[in-house]
Amino acid sequence: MSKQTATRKNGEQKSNSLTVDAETDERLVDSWTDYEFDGEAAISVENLDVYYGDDHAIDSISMDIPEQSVTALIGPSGCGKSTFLRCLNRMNDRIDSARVEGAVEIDDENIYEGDTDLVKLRKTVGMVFQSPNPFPKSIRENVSYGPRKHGDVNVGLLGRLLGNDDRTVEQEIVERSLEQAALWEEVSDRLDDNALGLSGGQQQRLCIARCLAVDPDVILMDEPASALDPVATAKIEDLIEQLAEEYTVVVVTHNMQQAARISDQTAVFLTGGQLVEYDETEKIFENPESDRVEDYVTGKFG
Ligand SMILES: Nc1ncnc2c1ncn2[C@@H]1O[C@H](COP(=O)(O)OP(=O)(O)OP(=O)(O)O)[C@@H](O)[C@H]1O
Repeated sequence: MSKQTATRKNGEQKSNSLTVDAETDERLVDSWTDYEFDGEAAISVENLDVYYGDDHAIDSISMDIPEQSVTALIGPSGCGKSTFLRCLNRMNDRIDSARVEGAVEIDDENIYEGDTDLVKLRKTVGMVFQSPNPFPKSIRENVSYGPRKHGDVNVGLLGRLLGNDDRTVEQEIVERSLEQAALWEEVSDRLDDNALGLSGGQQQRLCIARCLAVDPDVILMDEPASALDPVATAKIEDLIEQLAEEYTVVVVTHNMQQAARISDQTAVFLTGGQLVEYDETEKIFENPESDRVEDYVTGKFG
């Protein structure tokens, strides 16, 4: 057995053990491989466990997620990728049977401690889901929904009553968000049309615009392109890479080529909710430490 020692952002030394099975010669990373990177961690996860009733879905995961980059979470069906992603903005709170232990630090605060403001948390850490889910309202209202809800924009009767009808501010936010989501040119002349009239790919970019409108730091994406055709998928992939210049993006994907194309680092989850390896994407796909990861990324199982 050989030992590798890594240092996490908080200076704590972690020892990751690589075991070689004497009989099969298989290389196994027992727990997780730490990943050292330049820059700051946007999210720091420490000893995270998730249970659904008695089922242990996430098994003591620790990892730092670098800011302004794309982190891909990959692994076979049911290994806990979505569960882990939902922990990052406490979406699992909505599932009665889910119990979360451990810490997720964002802006130096453990979001599972004290009186975390969930509305504020989900503004800072936005989420885009697998199937586009725009509201059955106009394109403009979809984008301005969040800023209105958070009181950043007062329009209509409320705005007039408060003496500040922010139509111009609303228009600026709508335009900026749609531009960032690479949708502005396609919809600028029909902002008051119903969003449900858009194509699936356009609807997904609208959902990304809706998320960007409240000015998040982190964007979580759960299989954001799996319901889309190849052309729409390519647009979402380009967009994800652009967004990472400004935001921290964490994306769950079943598509390994997609992870290889768009991410800076990749975390591989395997059955039992374990993080088996986490490293630069190139390293994971070309020279992983663990044989199980090699088998998975080369398609031998999964
Ligand atoms: N709401 C829930 N209630 C009970 N068990 C759940 C719930 N959501 C997920 N699980 C269980 O937790 C485990 C991890 O599921 P999760 O959906 O996080 O995996 P995944 O890797 O994202 O899977 P997939 O790739 O198929 O979406 C599975 O055993 C699943 O059955």
